[in-house]
Amino acid sequence: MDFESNHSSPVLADPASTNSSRLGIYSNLLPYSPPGGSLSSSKYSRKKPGKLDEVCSSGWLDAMKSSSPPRKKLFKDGSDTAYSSWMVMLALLLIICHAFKHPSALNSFEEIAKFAKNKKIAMFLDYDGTLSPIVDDPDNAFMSDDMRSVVKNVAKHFPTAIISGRSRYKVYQLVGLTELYYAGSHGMDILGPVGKASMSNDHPNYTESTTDQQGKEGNLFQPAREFVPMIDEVFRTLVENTKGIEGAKVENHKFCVSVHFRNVDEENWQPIAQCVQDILDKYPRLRRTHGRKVLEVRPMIDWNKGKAVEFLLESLGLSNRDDVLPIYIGDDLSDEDAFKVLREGNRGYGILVSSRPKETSAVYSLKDPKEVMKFLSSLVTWKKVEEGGCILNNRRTIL
Ligand SMILES: O=P(O)(O)OC[C@H]1O[C@H](O[C@H]2O[C@H](CO)[C@@H](O)[C@H](O)[C@H]2O)[C@H](O)[C@@H](O)[C@@H]1O
Repeated sequence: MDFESNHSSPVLADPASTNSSRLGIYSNLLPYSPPGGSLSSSKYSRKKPGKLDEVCSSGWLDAMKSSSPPRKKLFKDGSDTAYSSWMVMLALLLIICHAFKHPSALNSFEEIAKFAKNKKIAMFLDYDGTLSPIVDDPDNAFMSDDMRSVVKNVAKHFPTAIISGRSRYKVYQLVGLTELYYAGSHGMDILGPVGKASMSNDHPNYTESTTDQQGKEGNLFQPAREFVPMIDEVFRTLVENTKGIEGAKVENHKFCVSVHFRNVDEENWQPIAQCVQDILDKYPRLRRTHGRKVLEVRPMIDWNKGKAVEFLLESLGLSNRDDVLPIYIGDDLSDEDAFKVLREGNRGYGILVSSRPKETSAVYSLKDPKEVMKFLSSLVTWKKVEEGGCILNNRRTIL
């Protein structure tokens, strides 16, 4: 059995998720304000830099430990039976509570279909852990051909976008479908439809009707464009500073950098955390988030996957409409921003992909990418039947 090691709360609160509510004209372009902190004295003020000890005491290492299922079981068999049974009870309770709070989207399919009837579904998908299984090497995170063909079918019936932490270019390479919209770097690099979103009005980082390297045309929005040289510098520094740490891997996503520690021995997690802390000390306009066995450094702007969903809905002409049902499927902390946007606006459904109980703002859950594939193909089948029904009804009217 497998459950989170953070006992007080199954999942750590992500600082990034706590600041997604400052909407309004241009508010999306305000710098990110750290939780509990204020930006009043200085635009980018931050607590004095932490030294090695601070990295440990500030909870970074705990966050790193809880960012994906632990390799070892948390409890021993045999000698400490009382403790073991208590842990089993606790785990069962968590699972039961989770199943009640976030029922399986597959088991609840009828309910979802009923609500979606006569509505236009807009589909938003995360990539890693949602369309592809989590693997040790990020370069080997391929989606199956079956999944690709299901996603292609989904896009035939519903406007569909992939919103990933990876660079837009990389995620397009992995998915390879021209029928979709892509947002990379946690939504900081969107190639959306040609429709206009007010969030980008007069924004210097908005380019209308552009064609990207893949020949795809659309409107490009990169709210953190001015950070590109800084991110590049940070990437090179992190590669250099982590090169002595076996298993560490640094990725450049153009608008953010990932530092992977999945393949690093636990005793070396602290030096990894320190390398990231050193970057934050040097670049006060950058902030840290974490995902599944990965620390990420990104610009301190008020923009995330939730904002990207709002942006895409607006560009598609689908925001604030009662006849639209957005669905977002994702597995990671960064997806929580999107779940929140849908939940708070009572606009649609977030579906969390997780095999274990987690605190989440999603409404439903799915266990793994295989279940995601089942859910997506059920949705396509249902839609075809619905469309078939509509055609029949129209024929009857004509007759
Ligand atoms: O938003 P996503 O599309 O889910 O991207 C989030 C991160 O995904 C990748 O890392 C994760 O998947 C890897 C491959 O399975 C795994 O090795 C790693 O431990 C996970 O964190 C990607 O490499 C990151 O850059 C993305 O930020």
